[in-house]
Amino acid sequence: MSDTSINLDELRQRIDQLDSDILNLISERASCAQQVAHVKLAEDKDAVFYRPEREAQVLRRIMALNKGPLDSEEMARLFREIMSACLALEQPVKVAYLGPEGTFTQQAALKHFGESAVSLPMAAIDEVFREVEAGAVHYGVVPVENSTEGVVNHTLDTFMDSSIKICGEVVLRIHHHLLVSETTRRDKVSRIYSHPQSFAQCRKWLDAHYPHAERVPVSSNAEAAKLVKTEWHSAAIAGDMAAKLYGLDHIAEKIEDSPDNSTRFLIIGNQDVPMAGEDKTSIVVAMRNQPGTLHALLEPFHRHQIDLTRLETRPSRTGVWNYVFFIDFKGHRDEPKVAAVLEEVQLRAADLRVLGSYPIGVL
Ligand SMILES: C=C(O[C@@H]1C=C(C(=O)O)C=C[C@H]1O)C(=O)O
Repeated sequence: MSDTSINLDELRQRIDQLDSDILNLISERASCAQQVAHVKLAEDKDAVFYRPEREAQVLRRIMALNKGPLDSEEMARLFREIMSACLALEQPVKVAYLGPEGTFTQQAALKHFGESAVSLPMAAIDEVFREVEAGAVHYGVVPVENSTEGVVNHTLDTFMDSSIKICGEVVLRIHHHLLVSETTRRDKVSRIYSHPQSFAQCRKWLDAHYPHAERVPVSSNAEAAKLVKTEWHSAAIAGDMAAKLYGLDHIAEKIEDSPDNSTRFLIIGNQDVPMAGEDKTSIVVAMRNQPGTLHALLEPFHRHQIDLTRLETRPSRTGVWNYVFFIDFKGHRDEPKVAAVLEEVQLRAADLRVLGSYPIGVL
């Protein structure tokens, strides 16, 4: 036997031993999570098992401790799945998302909750809100803004009529591919299906490569992928999940115009989330139509040195107020300086609602 084969055998023995150790440690961790469930139930029979702030802390700690060679994001993804499986032993988390199956929103839901979550597709954003409000699911996942295309107005508008809270956020890199079925005549593609947002995100690429193909907007990327199965001259723009779900081939990969194209999704629920350490707060504020309104609203944030991460204006639908502002900023409502700002804004506003304080997305 050569030296390399001795080394290989030794290394494999070592890996087997390590795998046994990892197995035992994961099992021990899972037993701990089961015990946590008993403690939670003893304290409150309607206890919420999933703890967004604790999960964020676990992941951040792992990333800080990691010394490589795996990179910290990769390591956090592994721990994400371990936690997801442990939580499923306590109580599988049920999540409604903007469907159908195979959309980026489903991918975001699984990225945030892990593969052991039970994910349920809904036909519309309002339905996701309704399912969560009715308690039929623990959480919902809805898109809120895209780095290329801007805000998802419908999601913001739905918050105005709902008492739902924001419990978390997740950011997903969005890669679009041009997809065809095995029966498609690749040289004869004359029609391309996709969601209007995806068309907008791939506009330059399409103008350069398929200037004459008809662009047909449909309700989701997954719907586009499904349609392609039945038409020999059509292609779809969609992501990896839809490609896998409908068994489509890639003609061209990553065709989005902006290389850092990403979408931010919100995790919505009925829970107030305690501080995790690195948090964000989202509020919706209605102001009276007076000169200097925007300055009056933003001045307290500036004075208390609170970092604004987003400001959106939406028309008020009640007619009583003229402006409704959605504001995201760094910090948790339980922090004294955030509480002070909220109090001041409350005095200046016609109405203020805190949509939630929640951990800044880790993965
Ligand atoms: C174990 C707990 O319950 C759940 C599982 C977690 C885990 O596996 O680490 C973390 C938070 C909760 O979502 C806990 O609250 O500590």
